[in-house]
Amino acid sequence: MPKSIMAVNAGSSSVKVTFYTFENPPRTIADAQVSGFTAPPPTFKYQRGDYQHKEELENTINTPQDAFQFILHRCFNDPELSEVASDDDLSYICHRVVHGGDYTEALEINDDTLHHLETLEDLAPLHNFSALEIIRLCKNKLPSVKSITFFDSSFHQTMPLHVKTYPINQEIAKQNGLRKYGFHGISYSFILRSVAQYLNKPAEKTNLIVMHIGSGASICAIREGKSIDTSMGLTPLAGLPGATRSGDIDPSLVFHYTSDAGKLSPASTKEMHISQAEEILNKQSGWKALTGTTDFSKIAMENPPSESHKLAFDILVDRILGYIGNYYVKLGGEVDALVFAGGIGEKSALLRRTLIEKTGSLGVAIDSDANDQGPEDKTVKDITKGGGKGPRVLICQTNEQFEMAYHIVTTRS
Ligand SMILES: Nc1ncnc2c1ncn2[C@@H]1O[C@H](COP(=O)(O)OP(=O)(O)O)[C@@H](O)[C@H]1O
Ligand SMILES: CC(=O)OP(=O)(O)O
Ligand SMILES: [Mg+2]
Repeated sequence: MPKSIMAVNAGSSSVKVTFYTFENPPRTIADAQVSGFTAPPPTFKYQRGDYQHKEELENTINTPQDAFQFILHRCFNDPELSEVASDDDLSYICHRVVHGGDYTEALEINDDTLHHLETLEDLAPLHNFSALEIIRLCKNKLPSVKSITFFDSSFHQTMPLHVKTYPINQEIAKQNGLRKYGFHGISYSFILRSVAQYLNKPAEKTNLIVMHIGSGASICAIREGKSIDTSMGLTPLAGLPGATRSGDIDPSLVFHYTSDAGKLSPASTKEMHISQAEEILNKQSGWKALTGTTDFSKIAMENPPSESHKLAFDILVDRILGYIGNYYVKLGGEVDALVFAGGIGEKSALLRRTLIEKTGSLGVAIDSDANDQGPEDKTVKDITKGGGKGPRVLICQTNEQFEMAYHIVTTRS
């Protein structure tokens, strides 16, 4: 029996770890996640077969690397999970790394590649630092298992030069790798394959506007199976606002915010160099700054608890609409589907309804009951109102861990 695969997805508010069988398609053996670092106490959820467990964790777990260690310990010591009890049972570890610079494909970790990834750390300090900490941890604790990194940015390598380029001094831009990279690409790749399959079209002929709305949120325009634009940029800060991120602002705001904005933040360490401005715009902004909560289910309500909650909701809706309009035009109106994904995109019927009501001019409409029911247990759920002439409206339950494991079983068996 081939050994199992462990897929690790370190996001900004959660760490998700799934164990899979080595077969095509990979089958889930167990799924564990710690979520809510930004709204402590964090929650641990664990599922194996029919067994489900949920508990609140102590506040001692507040980084992705702590959460990963906790999950690994719990899974390896679960007597009912005999398939994965030690490194002997694993063939590969897949790691989601948000920023992969110019890498177009997954990469096997060795001393050289790890070193190169360390040089990219400053381009996404808040994401890559934790992911690399987890990779280093696996190298130490599970040295016999191959680690493969998958990059959020790889999917967007197909963006045209004029989309990737910032209009600044090109010598400095090239020297420092200053361009649009885009993120959530592992998720977009899963969504593209799943939606194309659902639509019964080859991926290379599929045009989509996909919204990955979670605690980090982005949108992607896909033409003939390729990313032609996305809302995040050099770092995952650009574009839409998120749980703790401002999204797009006038860059000059940084110089007027506080006189200390350019100094190193207290969170800086020997390995991670982060300025106060980066810390403020990445970790102390977004709906947390507007409402005090990072839990979007407390914001996306018919009767929100305060004007600030309503404002946070309206801002997100406004910014998403701007991108839908932008990408609809860039795709020449030839859009097979608008797709909702990510924690919020999948769970908030109110956000979907509000957005689709405001996009009526594109000929899109949704079935209210289907929208309220949410994705149920389907990977792709169609919520289009019958008879519409515009693009379909779909919910896709994205799965970055599956996407990585799928890549392993289809390329390395
Ligand atoms: N029922 C719900 N309605 C609206 N938002 C929700 C709901 N349940 C969870 N969320 C939000 O989903 C987000 C997490 O999304 P997810 O994509 O899993 O995050 P991450 O960015 O960590 O990968 C959190 O901001 C959470 O508040
Ligand atoms: C790129 C990014 O923002 O990822 P996440 O939403 O998982 O934090
Ligand atoms: Mg995520």
